[in-house]
Amino acid sequence: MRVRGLVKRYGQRTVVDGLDLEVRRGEVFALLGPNGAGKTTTIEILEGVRRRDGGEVAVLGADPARAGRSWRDRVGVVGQTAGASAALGVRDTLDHFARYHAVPRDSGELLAAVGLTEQARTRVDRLSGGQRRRFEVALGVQGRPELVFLDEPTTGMDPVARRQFWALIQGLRADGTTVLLTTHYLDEAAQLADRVGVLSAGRLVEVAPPDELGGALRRVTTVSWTEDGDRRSVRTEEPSTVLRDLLAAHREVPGLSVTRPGLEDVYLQLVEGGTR
Ligand SMILES: Nc1ncnc2c1ncn2[C@@H]1O[C@H](COP(=O)(O)OP(=O)(O)OP(=O)(O)O)[C@@H](O)[C@H]1O
Repeated sequence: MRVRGLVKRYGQRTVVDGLDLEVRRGEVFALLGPNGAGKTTTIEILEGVRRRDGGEVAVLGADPARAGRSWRDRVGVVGQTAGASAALGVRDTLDHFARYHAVPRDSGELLAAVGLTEQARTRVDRLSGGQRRRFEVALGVQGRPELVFLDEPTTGMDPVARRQFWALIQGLRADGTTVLLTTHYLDEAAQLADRVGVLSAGRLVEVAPPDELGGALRRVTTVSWTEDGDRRSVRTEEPSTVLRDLLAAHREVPGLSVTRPGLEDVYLQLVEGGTR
């Protein structure tokens, strides 16, 4: 998937502002970004359900704005259950939609993968919010798509369901499926994604593997301790030197802590920088 200079405006407002993005085949890519950053807009343009105002987009080798039925069969979209009759049972609905795919995944296996085996006979409109989300994921991957778009797939899921969902995504990845997802959960991005992109005000401010995001920001360690009743701290790229000096100067260093920024700290700094 290749995006160059993507632009989307709503009236006078530019909400996607010259976005460049590359997602490799077989990769799990997570788009992060604050509310309103343009994640959904971007993903919908890539899915071919929203028009763009500028830039070039190639998804599985085709322009989604012009791609036809055979392209659509290769792409899985989660979050759109239009057409799913809510009055039908979960299992019956899956069996119904299986007919639209050349080689559908087995309904029973799909239900197990999203943790809905016990709800197989429940009517779709009686599912809880989180169960409904899992059901949508099942529909999205039913046709064994080469590429799956998931817009905030785990919003509303309980912790157990989220773990189940992660295992499902890891299974898709093992099968070679490319996955583009958006999330507000940084632990989820760290857990699932080969690379994450941080979107802020319609631009990608950084793309990197989750544990490398924020490069230079990451290397700054904070060494803190208590001295004469006051809290002191030093930010440094060489914590061992600071520690050596501290220990040489004091017999004891009460309240000593050494912390490195985690994904969340780095993310917050990137997003603040991006909107400034
Ligand atoms: N149909 C629309 N008409 C006008 N403005 C829109 C429309 N859809 C989205 N926007 C605006 O475009 C901006 C980007 O929205 P988008 O939904 O892409 O953000 P997002 O990153 O997905 O946010 P969230 O994390 O809240 O889902 C927002 O300011 C939003 O208000």
